[in-house]
Amino acid sequence: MFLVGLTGGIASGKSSVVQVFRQLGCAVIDLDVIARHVVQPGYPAHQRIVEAFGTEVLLENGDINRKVLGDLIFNQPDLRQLLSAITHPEIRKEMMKETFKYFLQGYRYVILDIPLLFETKKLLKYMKHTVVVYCDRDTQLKRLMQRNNLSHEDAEARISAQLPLKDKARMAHHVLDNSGEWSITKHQVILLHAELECSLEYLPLRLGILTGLAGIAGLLYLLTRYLLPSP
Ligand SMILES: CC(C)(COP(=O)(O)OP(=O)(O)OC[C@H]1O[C@@H](n2cnc3c(N)ncnc32)[C@H](O)[C@@H]1O)[C@@H](O)C(=O)NCCC(=O)NCCS
Ligand SMILES: Nc1ncnc2c1ncn2[C@@H]1O[C@H](COP(=O)(O)OP(=O)(O)OP(=O)(O)O)[C@@H](O)[C@H]1O
Repeated sequence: MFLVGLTGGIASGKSSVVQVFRQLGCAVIDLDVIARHVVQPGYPAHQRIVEAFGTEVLLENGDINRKVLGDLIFNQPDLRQLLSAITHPEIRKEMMKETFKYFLQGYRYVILDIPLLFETKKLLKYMKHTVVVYCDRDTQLKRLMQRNNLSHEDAEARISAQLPLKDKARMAHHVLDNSGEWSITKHQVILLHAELECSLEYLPLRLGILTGLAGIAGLLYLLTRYLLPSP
């Protein structure tokens, strides 16, 4: 199996692209979904967030108030770092568990939607391919303001909390340009999917594991045949 790291900027279209990969039958792990899961009440990250940020970041039912926490961290880099230090290790643990499940199911590759792939760099070395969902800054700003109902200033703060999308596009193996009509993006996704499906990059790991298993089986055979006393 090999890993494909898909990233982009806030509201550049990652989830929309990932939806197409899912429809095409791909295994996909979305780190934003995991990030929401690990901060639910009862999870260690939830308690640490309350300790670090206070009960002001909670809703009445005990859930994290994402709007309040978002406004805090997107305007203050030190608080952003603090939240990342609490959540990222938990997110990575969950991500590894989900990846392993797909590996056991025999998928040739897994697409990991990792919004901060190039910012944190921690997971970059495991990615055989990197994909950036790009759109120009004006389009990104417009879509973000519209989707999240944000002011121009708040949307700017969220975009500025990440590396510029142009820089990410330069670092990626594949770029999907989502600045225009959705049908154009969808066509690019279908082409990339075809390219990944043809890849034989899953073979080395699979052959390595099969060889390892065959070795263990051979060793067990020799042990039982020659070393154990015969009845
Ligand atoms: C701050 C929070 C509560 C805001 O929640 P909200 O529902 O408004 O946004 P959502 O979770 O859908 O994230 C939307 C996008 O914001 C961007 N984003 C989120 N966290 C960060 C961060 N720490 N730094 C930069 N960008 C970020 C990503 O592009 C992400 O795709 C939430 O994003 C969060 O818990 N962030 C910390 C965990 C994290 O780093 N997630 C990013 C993926 S690992
Ligand atoms: N080509 C497109 N044309 C018009 N609207 C689009 C296009 N692509 C995405 N959108 C819209 O832009 C918004 C952002 O897209 P999406 O949610 O897929 O981005 P994202 O990168 O996953 O965002 P985030 O990670 O910040 O949650 C959504 O409202 C989506 O419907």
